[in-house]
Amino acid sequence: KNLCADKCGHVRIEFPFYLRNKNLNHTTDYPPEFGLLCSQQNEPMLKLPAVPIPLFVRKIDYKSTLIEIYDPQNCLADLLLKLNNASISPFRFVKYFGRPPPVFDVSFFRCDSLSCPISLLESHNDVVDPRLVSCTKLKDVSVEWWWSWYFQQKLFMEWSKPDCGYCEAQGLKCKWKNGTNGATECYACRTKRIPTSTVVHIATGVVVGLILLLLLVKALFYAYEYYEKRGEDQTRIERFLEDYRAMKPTRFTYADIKRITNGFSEGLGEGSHGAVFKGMLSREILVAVKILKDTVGDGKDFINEVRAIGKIHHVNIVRLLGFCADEFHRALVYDFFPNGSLQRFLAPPDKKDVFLGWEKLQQISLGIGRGIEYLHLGCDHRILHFDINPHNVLLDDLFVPKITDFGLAKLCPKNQSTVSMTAARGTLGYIAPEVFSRNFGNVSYKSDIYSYGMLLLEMVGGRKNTNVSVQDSFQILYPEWIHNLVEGKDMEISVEDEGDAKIAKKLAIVGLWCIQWNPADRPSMKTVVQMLEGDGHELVAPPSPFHISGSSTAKTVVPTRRQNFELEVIHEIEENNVDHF
Ligand SMILES: Nc1ncnc2c1ncn2[C@@H]1O[C@H](COP(=O)(O)OP(=O)(O)OP(=O)(O)O)[C@@H](O)[C@H]1O
Repeated sequence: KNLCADKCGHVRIEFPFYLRNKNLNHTTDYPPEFGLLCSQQNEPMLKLPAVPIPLFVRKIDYKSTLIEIYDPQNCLADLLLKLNNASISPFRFVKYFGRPPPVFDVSFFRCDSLSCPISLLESHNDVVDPRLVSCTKLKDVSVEWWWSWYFQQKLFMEWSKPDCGYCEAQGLKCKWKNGTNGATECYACRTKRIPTSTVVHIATGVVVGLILLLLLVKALFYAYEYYEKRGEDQTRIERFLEDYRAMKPTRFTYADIKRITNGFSEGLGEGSHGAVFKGMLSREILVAVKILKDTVGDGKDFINEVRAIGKIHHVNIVRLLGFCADEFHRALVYDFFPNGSLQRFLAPPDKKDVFLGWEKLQQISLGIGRGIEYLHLGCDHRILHFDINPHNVLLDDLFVPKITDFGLAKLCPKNQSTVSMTAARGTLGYIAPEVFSRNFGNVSYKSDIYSYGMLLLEMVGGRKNTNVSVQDSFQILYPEWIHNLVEGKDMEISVEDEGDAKIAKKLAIVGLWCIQWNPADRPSMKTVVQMLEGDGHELVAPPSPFHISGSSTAKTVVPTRRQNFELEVIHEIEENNVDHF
């Protein structure tokens, strides 16, 4: 803090000036005429004994010992009129080029029409200002300040005692010199200094305080992060548990099923086993609920389905999330698949809006193949599906296939490859001949291979084998044209891209092998998957769909194509069959 100067507004106030209203108890140190008042608007005012009004000070130049006076109403002439030759001692108007100012005769006018009603003019000025025509002359006076006023329109006053200009010129302050009467001396003003040790203490305190504050903020931040993360973890765990609960097949009451399907409000379709509805299990799990017809299957469908897929998890097999067996109500709850069944997408390549593209078809066939391979070999029991067809392959949002509808499935120990069958099961057009035959005997997992083969050929041909009668089923389903395609003869489908043509041919060859009349000639699903995974170069088409492997020991009757035939018993042979691929 500068103890040697004060301030009022922008004006620095120091010796010989001082502020009267600061209650200084050492006013005797200052000449009384230099006392200034600081107005409420922070304007310094000089109150001289002989002048009836306060003089507003705009500037004090300590070096030149000058003060500039102004009128707050912007009417300096009025101020001069009021001064009216009064003594402004100890000040005087500034000298005229180093000499005492000359005296001028001037006249004051009152002009009520002007914003500053008092005007001033040198008396012997011949040229009358036209603005003063309607003014009344107030008085003529002789003044010393006229020249400064005239040239600068400002009023300067100077003082000579006490003489401090020389101190200011040296950058020093000024004060009375002790023991003299009116002499001054210069001194260096010392601002009140805080001892260095205190400064060091304060600085250390501030730094330590800041560090502590920083550490505290950091600790609070970590604590906040920690608790927020724990909260998130907890939410994650809760959500997982909620979903996990939903992952294990849950037994639902019929009321649950109604709630899940929102009162069976959104139907997805109807199959031979019952209607399917869309539902919601948890906030994130959409489901499809199949309500089984109570008349169908003596509850066997239900048992089959729950037993077959209740515990298995595979990316290509639909997940059973729950079931309902409440009195006579039976329902099965699955994951919901927005793209519906593969049946929707069976179309020739020229049907651009439905056709999925050969790459995708290849992925889908591979996915279905892997799903069936898992059913045949990957579970505790061998699961024979017996109803592989495009209705029973659902597609998720990324077109990953999911095998569904295990109502006709059969379970058998892994070391047993055939099951006895007392009734034909499956969907017309996809049923293997040995299953279709009237003389039902033992059938094996190879019947799934047959259905899968038909599905593959259907995918290649983009045809739908539905709604065929028993009568003409084989005529329609015998894929002569596929065979021609493979042989390079009659191309009923056009595949432009070479890579696509390769895929189409590969799928067709694999399909043809799968629908071999003799189950022993059909590849296992493991081989099918390998064939599909390869680039298809080495694949050779079977001579005809009814080709019989030389290695087969089965006595097989080969029916003539297009013949309305009755199938004879086909005895399943064991696994020592040779893969031809
Ligand atoms: N999980 C699911 N997600 C989405 N849609 C489904 C689901 N399950 C079935 N659907 C749809 O519901 C309809 C009926 O399915 P369902 O499996 O009962 O009959 P289907 O397979 O068409 O015939 P069938 O039962 O006679 O073989 C089908 O159109 C199918 O697309």
